[in-house]
Parts: sequence; C-alpha cells; structure tokens
Amino acid sequence: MPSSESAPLPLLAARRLSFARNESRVFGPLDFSVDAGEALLVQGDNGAGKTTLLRVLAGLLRADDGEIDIRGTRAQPLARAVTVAYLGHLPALKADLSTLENLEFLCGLHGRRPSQTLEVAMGVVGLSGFEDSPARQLSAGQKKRLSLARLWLSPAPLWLLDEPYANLDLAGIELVNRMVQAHLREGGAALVTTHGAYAAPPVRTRLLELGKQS
Ligand SMILES: Nc1ncnc2c1ncn2[C@@H]1O[C@H](COP(=O)(O)OP(=O)(O)OP(=O)(O)O)[C@@H](O)[C@H]1O
Repeated sequence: MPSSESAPLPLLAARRLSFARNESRVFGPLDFSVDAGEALLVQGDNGAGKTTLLRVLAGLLRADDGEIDIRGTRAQPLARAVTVAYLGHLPALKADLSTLENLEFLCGLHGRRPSQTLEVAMGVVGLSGFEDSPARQLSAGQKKRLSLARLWLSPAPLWLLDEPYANLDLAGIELVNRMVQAHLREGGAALVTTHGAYAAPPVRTRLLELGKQS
C-alpha cells in the first residue's frame, strides 16, 4: 500500500545539465540532486568547470541543455533569488563602505534571517572590532570572512560556495565547516567546490566529480 506521506522533494535537482563555450563542452551532461540537510561536494582540477557550474545554478549563466528544479519546480529567477545564496571568488564588497555598511547594503538586497543581527554575524566570523573599517582596508582573508557574515545572515536555504576555504587560515577553514554544519542542521543545503577533499565539511555529503565524464 502506498504511503500517504511522500518523500520530501530535493531542494535542488539537475537533469542532463550541460554548458558549452564556443561549441566546446565545459561540463555535462550532469545529473545530481541535493536534499535539505546535506552537502554536495563538487570536485575537479583547475578548469574542470566548478565555477561555471555554480554560476549556472545561481542563474548567472544559462545552461545549454538540461533542467534545474528547486523543490520539484522548474527554477524561475524569483525562486532562485530567494532560495540561493552564492559565495563566489570575488568578495562583492563596496570598497569605501564600512564592513557594517556593506552588510546593511547586502541584507537590503538579499534579505536577512530575522533571528540574526549584523553585529552577531560579525562576531561569528571573527570580525568584531572591525565594524567601522572600510572594506578596502581588510585583508583577503578578512574580506572572505565578511562575505561569510553576509552568507550567515542570508535567509536562503541553498548555499553555493565556490572555494570557500580560499584565503582562510586554519581557524577560518574550521569556521566555514562549522557554518555549513549549522546551516545543514537547520534544514539548509550546500554545494561546495574544492580541488581536494582535504577541507570537506564533516556533514552528510554527496560527491560530484567534474572532468571525469567522457
Ligand atoms: N569568461 C570566460 N570566457 C571563456 N572561457 C572561460 C571563462 N571562464 C572560464 N572559462 C573556461 O571554462 C573552463 C572552466 O572554468 P571554471 O572557472 O568553471 O573552472 P574551475 O573548475 O572553477 O577552475 P579553478 O579550479 O581553476 O577555479 C576553463 O577551461 C576556463 O578556461
């Protein structure tokens, strides 16, 4: 007898997803899904297409073929905007605004979890005391931490993290892993790109390897 309760739909599902530049395939066709409460580790060598895949999932690039569903429905721009938080290689900060003003600006654009304050987020990422510093005065690792504070404040359940460990010291790497763990515990999900498994967050993880398909 069929169960009256069906399994929850994956937060994100991709089918036959592929991307090409100048008729040369960058990745795909790929099939994968990510459930709430789990991480998908996207691995591959330099140039394998990890950043390109995340940009396609974030809606910044258009796939050549395939489908992307969010909770079982074809991903429309509005659904992506409220579902996805994208942490790219570049920090996306306003150099002349203070760290706190940057967070205010970004929360104005992307929203904020009501349970969190900007000051608490600054503390979570180890930037207490830097509230009034202009973003341009931050080191590369501090800029990454400020981007992590923005992520921490985001209400979006799906994190797309492109090389989140880059520029971070050991404590920063542990911070990313703790943030991912906490996010997944609260029902979120994360796609994390990395060159190797060395810094993978200790959470329920699926693996997607790019550059291996024929
Ligand atoms: N804007 C662009 N124009 C043309 N080709 C590009 C562009 N961006 C990336 N590529 C090419 O697309 C391929 C995939 O690049 P991508 O940045 O997605 O790889 P990656 O796996 O993220 O690499 P890395 O580990 O070095 O960050 C590479 O061959 C790259 O040269």
